Order: sequence, then C-alpha cells, then structure tokens
Amino acid sequence: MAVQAQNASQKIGILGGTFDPPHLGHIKLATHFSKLLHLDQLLLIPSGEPWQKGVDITPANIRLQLTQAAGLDLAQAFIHSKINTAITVDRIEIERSGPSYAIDTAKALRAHWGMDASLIWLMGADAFNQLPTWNSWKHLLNYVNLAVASRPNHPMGTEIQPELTEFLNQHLCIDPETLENSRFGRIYIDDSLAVDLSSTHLRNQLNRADRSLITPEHIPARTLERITTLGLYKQSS
Ligand SMILES: Nc1ncnc2c1ncn2[C@@H]1O[C@H](COP(=O)(O)OP(=O)(O)OP(=O)(O)O)[C@@H](O)[C@H]1O
Ligand SMILES: O=C(O)c1ccc[n+]([C@@H]2O[C@H](COP(=O)([O-])O)[C@@H](O)[C@H]2O)c1
Repeated sequence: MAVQAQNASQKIGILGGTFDPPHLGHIKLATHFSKLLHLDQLLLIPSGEPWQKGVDITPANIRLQLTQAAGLDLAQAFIHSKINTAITVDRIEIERSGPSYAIDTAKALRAHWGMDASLIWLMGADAFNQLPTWNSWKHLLNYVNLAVASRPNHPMGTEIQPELTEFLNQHLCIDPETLENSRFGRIYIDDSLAVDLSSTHLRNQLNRADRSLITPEHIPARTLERITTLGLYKQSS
C-alpha cells in the first residue's frame, strides 16, 4: 500500500492541458471537481511544450491567452454554481524550457505550496490511460493525488495496461473525502462526466465551413471571442 499523508490544509486542484483551444470539457471537468473536492484554488496550467501532441500546435503564448480567457469563463461558471474556488492561470510550464513533464510541475508546485497542502491533479480518462507514457509517471504520486473523470470514447478498464491496473489498485480511494484529506498518493475515479468534446475535433470544425456551428455550448464565450479576435483556426491559417 502506498504511503498516504492525511489532514491536508489547503486543497489545490491542478488542471494541465494543451488547451488548443480550451472547451466545455475542460470547464465541466474543472467545475465538477472544484465543487466535489471543495478546492481552495484551481490552477490552470497551459503546457509549454506538449511533447506528445505532434507539431501543429498553436504557439504557447497564444494558448496562454486562450487559457486566460477560459479562466474568466470558468470564474463566471463558478459564480453561477456558487463555487468558492479561486482560479489562477499558472505559466509554470510555459516559462520552463524543454518538454513539459508533469513530474517537474508537481515537484515545483509541492515546493511552492508546502507539505501540508493537498495537491490534486485533475485529468480525463484518456490522460489517465496514457499515464504510463509520461516521464517518471510512477513518481508523480509522491507529490500529488489524481482525480480522474470519465470521458466518452475513452473507457477506463478496457484500454488500461496491466502495469497501470496494478498502480491503480495500490492507490485507489473510493470516496472523494479521502482524496481531499490526503496530501498526495491517492487516485479517485469519477464516472459522472460525459462531455463528448475535444480540442482536436473543435479545431477541425473551426477550420471548416461549419465554423458557425460552434457556440458557447462547445467553447465558452470569452474564449470563443478571443479565438475570433486572434483569427485562429481558420482555413487559411
Ligand atoms: N471532454 C472531456 N472530458 C473529460 N476530460 C477532458 C475532456 N477534454 C479534455 N479533458 C482533459 O483535460 C486535460 C487537458 O486536455 P487537452 O487540453 O489535451 O484537451 P483535449 O480535448 O484532450 O485535446 P485533444 O483533442 O488533443 O485530445 C486532459 O487531462 C484531458 O483528459
Ligand atoms: O509528464 C509527461 O510526460 C506528460 C505527458 C503528456 C501530458 N502531460 C501533462 O498532462 C497535461 C495534459 O496534457 P495534454 O497533452 O493531454 O494536453 C499537461 O499538464 C501535461 O503537462 C505530461
């Protein structure tokens, strides 16, 4: 059984992503876990060099602007849902050179927030299924917990490798209270989200003639406005 640290004081959620662009899947993931886990802070962390995403990624400084707009959209969603979590867009991965490894971010955030904070890395089932491809992935839980949300077309269990199943069995907790009171070392799986949206699909739609079909139901209002102002994801670009 993994070492667990109990009685955390501050609860810090971490949502890392390429955010190319941010969408309602990110907003709902963040809203759901901020409420469920009573997060004090949510850090939105745009990836500097998302080394697994290929070459056609929008420059980091533009994705940062989109993430900042999404942070404002999220703040509005929090007011609407009466969630008291503070939101910060953290440039930690953009300011660090080289590939964006979660382990480096987790270590730096632990040093920043101290040993008493509960650090909770939020992710979708697709990211969790890919965890064994991340740099030093087994060490990640020495610094943070994981909260994993279900995602359509990414079933957990069937895609998952034996090594990850064993890791999950060692660290799984079945209730969110255990997670929020642990400083690191636990994994909570939540199967209540079903948002069938992805950045790739939305980029493709924005790139085609059906651009007008994208509404704030897909990409939140301020983020969509920023995409339009910057002229992103157009056929010609
Ligand atoms: N619809 C969704 N439901 C649940 N989690 C999601 C959803 N979309 C993204 N996430 C999670 O948000 C984090 C950041 O995602 P990312 O910025 O890579 O967007 P994406 O839509 O997954 O991109 P891509 O189209 O390249 O797969 C990841 O942990 C991912 O699993
Ligand atoms: O640490 C790694 O090797 C690693 C590999 C892929 C993704 N990640 C992290 O996962 C988060 C989401 O990444 P992505 O690629 O799904 O947008 C982001 O914070 C990345 O830093 C991390």
